[in-house]
Amino acid sequence: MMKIAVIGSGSWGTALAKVLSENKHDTVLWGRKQTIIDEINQTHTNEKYLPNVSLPKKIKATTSLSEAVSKAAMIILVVPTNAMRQMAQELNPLLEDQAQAPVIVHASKGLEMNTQLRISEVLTEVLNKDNYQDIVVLSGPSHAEEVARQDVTTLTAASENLEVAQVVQQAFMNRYFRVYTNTDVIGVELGGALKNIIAVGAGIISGLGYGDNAKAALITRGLAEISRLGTARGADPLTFIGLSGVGDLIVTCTSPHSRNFQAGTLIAKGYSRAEVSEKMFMVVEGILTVKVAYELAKEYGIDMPITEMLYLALYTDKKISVEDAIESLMLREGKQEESLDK
Ligand SMILES: NC(=O)C1=CN([C@@H]2O[C@H](COP(=O)(O)OP(=O)(O)OC[C@H]3O[C@@H](n4cnc5c(N)ncnc54)[C@H](O)[C@@H]3O)[C@@H](O)[C@H]2O)C=CC1
Ligand SMILES: O=C(CO)COP(=O)(O)O
Repeated sequence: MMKIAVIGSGSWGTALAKVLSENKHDTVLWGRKQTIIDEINQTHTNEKYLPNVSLPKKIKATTSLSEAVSKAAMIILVVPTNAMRQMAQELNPLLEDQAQAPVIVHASKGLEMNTQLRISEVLTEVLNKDNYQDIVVLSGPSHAEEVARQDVTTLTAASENLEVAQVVQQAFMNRYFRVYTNTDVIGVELGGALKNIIAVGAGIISGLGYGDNAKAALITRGLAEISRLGTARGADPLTFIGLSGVGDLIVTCTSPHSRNFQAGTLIAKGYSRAEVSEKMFMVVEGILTVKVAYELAKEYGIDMPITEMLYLALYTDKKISVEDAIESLMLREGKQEESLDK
C-alpha cells in the first residue's frame, strides 16, 4: 500500500480517489475549492460533483498541493485538459524535494488548445524528467457515477514503460475495477480525446429525434475518422478497437451520464457554444477538442467530415444548421469503406 495523491476533486478525481482508498492506499485528494474540500473531510461526500455517494472516511482532502504530493509514490492528475499545463507548472518545483521519484498518471481526455499537444506531451514539456519515474495514461469507458457505485468497469493504463503501467494497474485493480496495460500512449490518449467530439454529435442526433441507425452510423464512421487521425499521428490502429477507442466511444455516445452527450442535446435545442458551456457546470472536453482536431485534420490532410461539420456549426458564423450539416454528410461524394490493405 502506498501514498497516492489525486489532483482534481471533480467527479472523476473523486471517483478515482474512492477506488484507491477502497484498495487501502493512503489517498489524498487535492482540490482548489475550500468548501468542497471541507465537505469531503467532514461529511465524506462531494454532492456537487458526485451526488448521492458516500466516500471512504480515510480519504484526506486538502487545498495544499505540497501537502497532497509530499511523499506520494503516485500522483494522479485529473483536472480539465486546459488546466493541465498550469497544474504541472505548480507541481514541478514540489517534485524536487521528494525522496523517491513518483509515478505520474493522468486520467483526463483532451488535446491542449493552441499547442494541439496530447496531455502526456504537455506534462513531459513542463515536468523535470529527473523528478518523476514515468508518465502513465489511465483511460477507458468509465463514467464516474458508475465507478462510484462499484459497477463493473474496465480501463487501460498506458505507458511506454510497461513496468510502470503495471504498477498503476496493480494500484487500481479490484473486483469491480479491472485495468489492462498498453504501451501505445498516442493511441490511448487520442482515442480518449477524440471520442468526446463524436459523443457531442451523438447528443445532437438524439436531441433531434434521430433513431438507432443514425447513432450506429455516427459511432462507426466516427471511429473511422478517429483512427485516420490517430494513425497519422503515430498510433497503432488496433488500439482504436480496444477499451480506450471503441469502448469509450460506445459508452460516451450512449450514456446519459456523458457530459459531452448532454451538451449535444443542448446544441440540438439551439443553444450556442457559449450558452452550452455556461449551462453545463462540469467540463465538456469535446467542445474544445473539436477545434483542435479540425485544425490537425487540415494540417495532416485527413478527411474528418463529422468533426468538420461540428466545427463549422460551433465555431464559424457560417450559420450551418445541424439538419443541413447532416444532409451535407449524407449527400457528399460516395466513398469506399476502409479495409486493412489500404
Ligand atoms: N467524469 C467522468 O466520468 C470522467 C471524466 N474524465 C476526464 O477527466 C477530466 C476531469 O473531468 P471531471 O472530473 O469529470 O470534471 P468535473 O467538471 O467534474 O471537475 C473538474 C474539476 O477540475 C477543477 N478545475 C477546473 N479548472 C481548474 C484549474 N484551472 N485548475 C485546477 N482545477 C481546476 C474543478 O474545480 C473541478 O474540481 C476530463 O478531462 C474528463 O474528460 C475521464 C473519465 C471519466
Ligand atoms: O470519458 C468519459 C467516460 O469514459 C466521460 O465522458 P463525459 O466527459 O462525456 O462525461
